[in-house]
Amino acid sequence: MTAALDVTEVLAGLPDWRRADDPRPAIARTLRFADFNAAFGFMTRVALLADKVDHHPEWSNVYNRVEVLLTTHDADGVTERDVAMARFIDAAVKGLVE
Ligand SMILES: C[C@H](O)[C@H](O)[C@H]1CNC2=NC(N)=NC(=O)C2=N1
Repeated sequence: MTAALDVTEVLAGLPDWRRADDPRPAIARTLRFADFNAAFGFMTRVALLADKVDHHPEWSNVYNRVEVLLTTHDADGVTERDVAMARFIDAAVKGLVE
């Protein structure tokens, strides 16, 4: 199991992410795409990775908006697995969101 990291330190390296409004230690990012097709295409790409690495985002989608929350349930905190997922998401949305 990976150890929980300090959320403030994690956020220092992820400028597009914020502390989640959640009782658990977690990070969040809101993404706005051109339309539903772009949003769902993004979710599909992330879902394929999540399944492969067995680490799953908590998220919701309304039309072109996707709310993502990352935390590691097994560690009760934010770990390197969340940082890796956040970096993958940041790369996947580059040029697709403002
Ligand atoms: C049994 C399975 O490997 C675990 O429940 C995995 C699945 N996906 C997971 N996803 C997230 N975000 N945190 C976890 O701790 C986690 N654990």
